[in-house]
Amino acid sequence: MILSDHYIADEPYYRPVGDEITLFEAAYAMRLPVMLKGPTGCGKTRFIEHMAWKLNKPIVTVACHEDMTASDLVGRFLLDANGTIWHDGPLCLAVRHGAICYLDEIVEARQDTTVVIHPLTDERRILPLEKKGELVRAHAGFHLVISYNPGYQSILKDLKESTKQRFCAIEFGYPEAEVEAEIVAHEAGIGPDAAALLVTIGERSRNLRGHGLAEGASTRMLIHAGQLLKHGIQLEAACRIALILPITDDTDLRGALCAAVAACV
Ligand SMILES: Nc1ncnc2c1ncn2[C@@H]1O[C@H](COP(=O)(O)OP(=O)(O)OP(=O)(O)O)[C@@H](O)[C@H]1O
Repeated sequence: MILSDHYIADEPYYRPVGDEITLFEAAYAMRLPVMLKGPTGCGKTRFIEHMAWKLNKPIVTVACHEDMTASDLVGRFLLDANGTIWHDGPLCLAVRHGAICYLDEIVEARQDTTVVIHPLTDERRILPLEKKGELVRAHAGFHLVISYNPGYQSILKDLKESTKQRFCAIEFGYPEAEVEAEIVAHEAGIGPDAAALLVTIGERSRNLRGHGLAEGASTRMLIHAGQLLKHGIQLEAACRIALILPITDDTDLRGALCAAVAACV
């Protein structure tokens, strides 16, 4: 079966934070395109993998970047021994075979690339393959999902208004402390007290957002620190290499973050 290796066999652990599962299921039922909005490392990718598993759907993920062209998404003619043969791109595969297509960090792609999704996101649900002269009608199961990090956008790099307005948005953030500690404990394989301590440190670093830090430590970073603890690294060293050094080169900020860690020990 085409896309058989795009099914997720084992349940990805996902700890719901609010009503995001119900909202996504409703949007999926109506095939409304969905935008997962939230800062880096807060669980967007894990969520969509969990939903693909829950809905028993294949998922095609594309990490968008600024050199990506419409052909990278849609497909292109390639030369082989028998001449030129059309190869469907990841978006086209998902459209034809009824997969979830997850365009990760779509804002990284140029706006002229992004517009290829427009005819797929309204009631037409079609993908024109201009170079091939074919109009692909989306399979009934096709669902388009994008991720979008609101913090990183500038006027030069943002989605067109006409693209944004085609999506329903589900908002993600770092969960409240108890829930985040549960996630960190599960993912890093550490005890609840150590996880709670890391979450407290994470919250302190997030308080420095806007005071020199673009972002505080994400859930992903707290898990990294937890994994180092699990491996026997001391808390202060684990926090230094997993939570502090990656996010700032500023000596004063590093000092402030190290002091925040020391105050928690
Ligand atoms: N609610 C949650 N349930 C389970 N795991 C979570 C949850 N939130 C975050 N995580 C953990 O945090 C890690 C990072 O999350 P994920 O990769 O989904 O982030 P993201 O929001 O997609 O980030 P990016 O925008 O950088 O791609 C996951 O691998 C998972 O271990």
